[in-house]
Amino acid sequence: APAHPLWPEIERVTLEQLQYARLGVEGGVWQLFAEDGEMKMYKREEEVDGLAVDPLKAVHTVKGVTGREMTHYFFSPDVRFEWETTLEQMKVLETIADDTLVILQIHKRVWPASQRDALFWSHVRRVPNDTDRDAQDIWIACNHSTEHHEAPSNEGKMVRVSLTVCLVCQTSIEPPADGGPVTRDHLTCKITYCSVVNPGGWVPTSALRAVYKREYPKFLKRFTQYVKDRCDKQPILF
Ligand SMILES: CCCc1ccc(-c2ccc(S(=O)(=O)CCO)cc2)cc1[C@H]1C[C@H]1c1ccccn1
Repeated sequence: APAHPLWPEIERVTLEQLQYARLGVEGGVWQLFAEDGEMKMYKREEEVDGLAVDPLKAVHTVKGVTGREMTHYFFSPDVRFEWETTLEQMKVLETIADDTLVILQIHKRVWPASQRDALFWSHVRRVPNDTDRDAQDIWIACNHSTEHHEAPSNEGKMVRVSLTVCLVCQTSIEPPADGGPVTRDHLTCKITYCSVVNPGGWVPTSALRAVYKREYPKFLKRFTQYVKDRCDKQPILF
C-alpha cells in the first residue's frame, strides 16, 4: 500500500463506509423521503451544534452497468461536470495514486445558504465478496473531508462543508439461458449511496432540508442515467 500520511485514514474510513452501506436501511431509524422507480432515498434528521446534518442513504438498482463502471465515473474528476450540476469549480490538488486523489470543489450558491467549498480525499477500490463466492466483487468509491496545505483557507470568504460520502455497488449477472454471451441486458447493479454533509456554517434548518429533498434525488438520478448513457454499446468493464 502506498506510504502516504493519509493512507491509514483512507483505508479505515473506506472500510467503515463499506460496512455502514451494507447495513442497508434496517432498524426503523431511516425515514423514506423520496422514491423514483427503483431509487429509494432515506434520511435521519440529526443536528450538530444546531446545524442540520441529516445522514442520507439511498438504494437504487440500475440495469446494464457494472459496479466497476458506476464507481469509476463517480470517482473520475474528468467527467464530474457532466453530471454534478451544483459544481462551480474543481481542482485536483494531489494525485496520491491512480485510485486516490485530493480534490477541492467549489459548489454553486444554493439559496439561502452562502457559497460553499469541499476539500476531500477520493478513493475507489474493488472489494472481493467475502460472503458469496460466486457473486461479483463489490466496488466502493469514498469521499471524505481532509486538510491540505494547497487548499486556500478561506478567511471570511467561502464556508467549508465537511462530508463523508460513499457509493457502494454490487453487480449481479443473470447469464442468458441459451448459454450465449453475457451482454448488458444480463447485468444488474445494486447501488447504496450514503452521505453525511455538515454545512460548516449556519443554514436555516428547514431551508437546508428543502435543498436536500430537491437536490439529492435529482443528483442520484442524473448521475446513474449519465453512467448508463456512457456505457451503452461500450465493452463491459467487470
Ligand atoms: C449547504 C450545503 C451545500 C452542499 C455542499 C456539498 C454537497 C455535496 C458535495 C459532494 C457530493 S459527492 O457525492 O461527493 C459528489 C461529488 O460532488 C455530494 C454533495 C452538497 C451540498 C448541498 C447543496 C446540496 C446538494 C445535495 C446533493 C447534491 C448536490 N448538492
